[in-house]
Amino acid sequence: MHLKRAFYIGRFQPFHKGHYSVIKTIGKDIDELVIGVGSAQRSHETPNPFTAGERIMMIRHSLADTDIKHYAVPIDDIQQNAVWVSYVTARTPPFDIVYSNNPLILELFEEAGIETKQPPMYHRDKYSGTLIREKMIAGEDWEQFVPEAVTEVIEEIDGVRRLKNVSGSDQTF
Ligand SMILES: Nc1ncnc2c1ncn2[C@@H]1O[C@H](COP(=O)(O)OP(=O)(O)OP(=O)(O)O)[C@@H](O)[C@H]1O
Ligand SMILES: NC(=O)c1ccc[n+]([C@@H]2O[C@H](COP(=O)(O)O)[C@@H](O)[C@H]2O)c1
Repeated sequence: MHLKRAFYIGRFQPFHKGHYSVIKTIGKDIDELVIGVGSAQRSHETPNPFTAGERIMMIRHSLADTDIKHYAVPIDDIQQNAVWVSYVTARTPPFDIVYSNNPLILELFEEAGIETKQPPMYHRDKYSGTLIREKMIAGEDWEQFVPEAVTEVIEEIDGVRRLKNVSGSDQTF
């Protein structure tokens, strides 16, 4: 039996309700999902505060209330876009289709002859990693934009304090 497996990649800094909603939609069309945790080597910096391992925890705990079978695979960045698809496929379970809205990712997989699809955006004005990190730094409410499981992981790792520290703004606002 051939299971239909899809690939979806993001930095997930942090994993938010936009990602959760897209994954639920993709989950209706496929049997298993391979989730690439991109820029895996990056952490402890303003645009990328969380480690790959912490992001994998966010994904696993958030998807626990779905029936989507998934593999979260850390993917470091490399210098050569031209060989990136081979680099990814050498590190992931085999997949038949790629879901992304990132033009570079769509281009690279299409050139490699792999089917791509663009999932619908889910309230992009509200659900974006950049906005959520800005709210964390500013001491504003960010919890409403992420699954409850992500709030728990970020509390466990004292993630907001880390982000404020590395962004150089651990001041009282
Ligand atoms: N609200 C959303 N609805 C649907 N897809 C989204 C949403 N936010 C992000 N995505 C998609 O999820 C994938 C992973 O994105 P990523 O983890 O970089 O999130 P992001 O919110 O765009 O983060 P950042 O603002 O830090 O760049 C991308 O293809 C992106 O287009
Ligand atoms: N050459 C490369 O290493 C390469 C190419 C394309 C995408 N990526 C990564 O894929 C991820 C894509 O996520 P976004 O869609 O959120 O940009 C990022 O982590 C990005 O760095 C890496």
